[in-house]
Amino acid sequence: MDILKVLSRGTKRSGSKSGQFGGKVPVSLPSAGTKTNPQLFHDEVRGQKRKRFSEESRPETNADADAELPMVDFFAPKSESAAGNKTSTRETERGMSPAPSPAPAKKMSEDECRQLLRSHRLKITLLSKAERQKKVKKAKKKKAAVEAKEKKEQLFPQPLESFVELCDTFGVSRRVSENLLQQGYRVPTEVQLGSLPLLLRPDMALPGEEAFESGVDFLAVAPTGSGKTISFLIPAVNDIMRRRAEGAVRGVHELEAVIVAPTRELAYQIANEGRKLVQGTGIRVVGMRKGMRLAAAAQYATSEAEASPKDEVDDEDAADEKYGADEDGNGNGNGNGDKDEDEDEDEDEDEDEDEDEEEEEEEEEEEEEGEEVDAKAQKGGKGAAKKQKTLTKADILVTTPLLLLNLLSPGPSGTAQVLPSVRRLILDEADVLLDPLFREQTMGIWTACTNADMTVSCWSATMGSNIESIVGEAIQSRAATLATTPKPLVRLVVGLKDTAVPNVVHKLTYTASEQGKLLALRQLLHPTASDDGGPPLRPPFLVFTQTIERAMALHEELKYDIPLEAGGSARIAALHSSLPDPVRAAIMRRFRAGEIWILITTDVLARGVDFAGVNGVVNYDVPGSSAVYVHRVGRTGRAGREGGVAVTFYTKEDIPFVKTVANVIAVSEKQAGKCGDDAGVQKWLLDALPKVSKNDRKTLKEKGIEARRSGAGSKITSQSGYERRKENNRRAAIEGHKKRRPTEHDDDDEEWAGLGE
Ligand SMILES: Nc1ncnc2c1ncn2[C@@H]1O[C@H](COP(=O)(O)OP(=O)(O)OP(=O)(O)O)[C@@H](O)[C@H]1O
Repeated sequence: MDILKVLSRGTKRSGSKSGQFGGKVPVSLPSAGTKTNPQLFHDEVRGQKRKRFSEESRPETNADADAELPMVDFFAPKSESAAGNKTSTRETERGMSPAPSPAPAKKMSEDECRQLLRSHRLKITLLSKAERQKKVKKAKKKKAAVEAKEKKEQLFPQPLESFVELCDTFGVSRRVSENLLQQGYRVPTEVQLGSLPLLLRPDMALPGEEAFESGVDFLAVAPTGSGKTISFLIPAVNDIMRRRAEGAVRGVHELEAVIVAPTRELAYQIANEGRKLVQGTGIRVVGMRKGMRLAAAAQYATSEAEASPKDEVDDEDAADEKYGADEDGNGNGNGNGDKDEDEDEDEDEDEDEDEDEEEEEEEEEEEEEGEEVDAKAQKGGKGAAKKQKTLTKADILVTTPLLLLNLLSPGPSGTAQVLPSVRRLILDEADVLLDPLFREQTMGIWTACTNADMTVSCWSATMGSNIESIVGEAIQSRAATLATTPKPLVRLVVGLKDTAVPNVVHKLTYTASEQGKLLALRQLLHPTASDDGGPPLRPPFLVFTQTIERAMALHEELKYDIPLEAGGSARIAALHSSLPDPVRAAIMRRFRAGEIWILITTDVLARGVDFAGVNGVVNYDVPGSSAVYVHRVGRTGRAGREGGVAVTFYTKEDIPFVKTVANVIAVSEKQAGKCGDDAGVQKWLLDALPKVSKNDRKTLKEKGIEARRSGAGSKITSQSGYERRKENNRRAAIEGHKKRRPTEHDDDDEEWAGLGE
């Protein structure tokens, strides 16, 4: 389906300008199915363009890697991709996928590692090490302690040059490697290249360094959309499989990893990614839900009466999982942990192809069941009571902080629950999880993970030095409490810390007033509006506002702008945290499926959420901090895709704060090598904008722009705009009726001139 053609159908021709896009989506748009290379940095090494693979290390499956990368088509019918996926699954299961070469991986010298890591702009630093910490302890308050603490050592571990090495060198199961290939991953992104060897086999990544052998605590700061999710999922999955193979896992499912994310949408997305990765391994990845009780937590911490073997083990949690899986709308169609566990892989080979379809149908039923259960739980009815009694078994749990903390908090017996089997705690969007807003909750979970061998890893595209200190201190105090030696704390930074992705075009637009913003947005949505407005913005795109009220008002204002022929008000939606969960889930599903083209939202969707084909982001309201800017605009340009556009409107009220955003844009453009006319922020503007004081930055972060919080200035006029358009449309209809000739009635090729009056 050509979205622009649909958008344009039955609307007026706009003369020569309409030819600008020729009814075709330029291939460089993220949603146009552009071939991408997920790596962002390919610097030259010693005067030569860096080779992506040496001949020996070139994986068989990587032949013409770029050419084989999957076409990203945001609007591709779901069933097609699902079917394609399933066929390849079967091929793989029948052994048609190439077996990984048994040849041992070529070890690179430290100098080669250094060069390769540098060419990808990877910096890996040891922030602390057990011996050093001992030294610090001994030296106590002495100056030497401060020096020892501050001295940071750079590391050059073996990088992961290709995914084949996962299996060959780092002992990742063949099944997991195949699952990765099936998702179209061919070339590791920078964060994967730098983190996976260290997290999977620190002894091999840094041979001869004893301190690293029992694992590392890890901080990763890597650009938005750079593939952090599988960087933390693969080691978690691999650990479980290794321990199972060693017979170290006690039950069928023992909770071994907890992944914490700040929003439900992100938690479900991660759970879905996890399920794709563990397909066929018997590992169970569960998205935490309200009212869910964990087998692991209950076993260890509730009284006998509360967690007796008579407790019903959750038969419905597959439905919970499905609910999460389908919410994602990716149609992965394979997330049933129970199924994976019960099925023998060999049996799969004999199964009828049709079963895939049946599975899909079953999943749909399960999803409904899940929603029903959810609805019952919300109403607190009988269903909720039943739900409360069931125990969910999981190997990997993905949760928001509060959901898990509620489960762990002391019950009527007054016993706080703990999670003694958890060996990996993963904080995605760690900077926000450790921000005062969530810190207490996150720390509550951290403290509840009492396994002395546990490692923690923190991931984000932005991480201030205060977060590093918090993590360092938490690791130290936990080690003191458990009387263990802390693991080395290693930090990986990809590119320049806290910058926006270099493959997005940024634009800062002065609109003077609130009214100006609305006009500017309408002009942007207009398919021919690129004369002076920079790159055009094509659906699908996200619009961010400061508050829920503003998101709702803007939605009201814009929803009649899309002509009925193009889908009308169904094409535009608002998503924010005051909507009920099922509504949020439905909107996400429809946006991912390409049914919604313009999604107005708050910062609830600013972080982590992965929409592969989003063409642009509009900051209708200036973001509250540079970090929020980085995350919001990072919803486009995912996995190295070119063509994403980020537009930020600012009014006279925003001027005292806008330099924060302008600086991020300038650094990001510098990183991308853009300057002069190519730059979205001209130097004169940067110089002219007032410096933002520390206090102003704090106020902005905590409260947003004052004028938009309350009062008349905070309103986006909805009624007047609607009335105005209604009147205009009425007049235009009368005029049109008078002039129209009979032949004009069926002219399907007329093009819509875009949103507007
Ligand atoms: N090696 C790879 N090759 C191609 N695509 C990849 C690769 N790794 C991840 N991706 C894809 O890149 C997209 C972004 O990945 P992911 O959501 O993990 O990014 P992220 O770094 O967590 O971003 P954010 O900071 O916004 O949370 C996903 O669609 C994922 O499928």
